[in-house]
Amino acid sequence: MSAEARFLTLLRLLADDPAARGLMDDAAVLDLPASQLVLTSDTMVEGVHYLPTDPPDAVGWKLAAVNLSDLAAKGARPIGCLLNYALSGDDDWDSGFLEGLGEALNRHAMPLLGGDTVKMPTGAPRSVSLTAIGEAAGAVPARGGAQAGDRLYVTGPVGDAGVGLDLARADPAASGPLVDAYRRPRPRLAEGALLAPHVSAMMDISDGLLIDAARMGAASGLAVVIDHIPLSPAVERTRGGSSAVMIAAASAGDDYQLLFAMPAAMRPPVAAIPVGHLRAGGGLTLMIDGAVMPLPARLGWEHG
Ligand SMILES: Nc1ncnc2c1ncn2[C@@H]1O[C@H](COP(=O)(O)OP(=O)(O)OP(=O)(O)O)[C@@H](O)[C@H]1O
Ligand SMILES: Cc1ncc(C[n+]2csc(CCOP(=O)(O)O)c2C)c(N)n1
Ligand SMILES: [Mg+2]
Ligand SMILES: [Mg+2]
Ligand SMILES: [Mg+2]
Repeated sequence: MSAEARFLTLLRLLADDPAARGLMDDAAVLDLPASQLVLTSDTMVEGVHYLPTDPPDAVGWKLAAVNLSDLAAKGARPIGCLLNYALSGDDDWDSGFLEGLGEALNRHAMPLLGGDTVKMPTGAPRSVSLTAIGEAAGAVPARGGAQAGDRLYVTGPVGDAGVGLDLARADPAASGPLVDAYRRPRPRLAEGALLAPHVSAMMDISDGLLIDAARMGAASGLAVVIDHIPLSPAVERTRGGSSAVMIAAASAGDDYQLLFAMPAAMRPPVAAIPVGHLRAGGGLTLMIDGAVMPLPARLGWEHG
């Protein structure tokens, strides 16, 4: 068992309240008399989740966006958030960060309610953390609710952010839609709210389509077949549309598209691209152009 798996096993012993959903979902869901509270927290570490050369406003935007994306995955409306911040010793960086954070909070109507500030020893890599609180009116979809025979969909193409990261790594001044997809992801809140009452399972894609689809299958006790990896025109123009490009796109992560399962007889109420289906059994099968492909050694990100 890896150190991380051991740590999570011990954590689960501390999290036996049903609201924690076994620490196996995108967010915790607390039943209230009239609605449900949805709680989620994500951290970003310099060099792991963003490049040291990324502009600070992009880091602030992205910290809010990745948390909003987990609310979107549960169909929740943001209520507010708590920020845990380590001062970086560079005032310009800190104010740039707040500018981007504020922009994302305003755009998505998520007020800052509190948090904590600490100072890191000089030279330590930056780490920023945010806890988002949302509210869901109806049933909150789980990762693990998919049924055998369900179709699997994404709300848009995958892999833009992965190419954007490569471009930003090669040239910190790079710009354009692919770099924007990596630095300023857009949480699919409206889509999540429209989908939530109809899906049998839903999650956001943060670690990569392949690994996140495999997680949905495992949580649902089913086998997953991915038979289509949708690429954007921008990725096809930059990288082409070979199966190697598709597999890279499906394991790059940082997409923040929603991945959801729905009975084959239903039509998704938002624009969505079919990517596969779920069936009895276990494991992940990848098909490209109708042919079963060997799975790549790495399906996506497992905590950096
Ligand atoms: N240190 C921790 N303490 C308590 N719960 C945790 C901890 N780390 C993860 N979890 C819980 O594990 C579950 C899955 O978290 P995870 O971070 O893998 O999901 P995610 O946010 O959807 O993915 P990503 O972090 O890639 O965006 C959630 O219920 C989360 O609250
Ligand atoms: C500099 C840099 N290198 C790589 C990536 C890609 N990346 C790293 S961790 C992760 C998934 C979420 O992690 P976790 O599961 O720990 O929350 C992704 C998509 C990045 N964003 N920045
Ligand atoms: Mg998630
Ligand atoms: Mg997380
Ligand atoms: Mg997340």
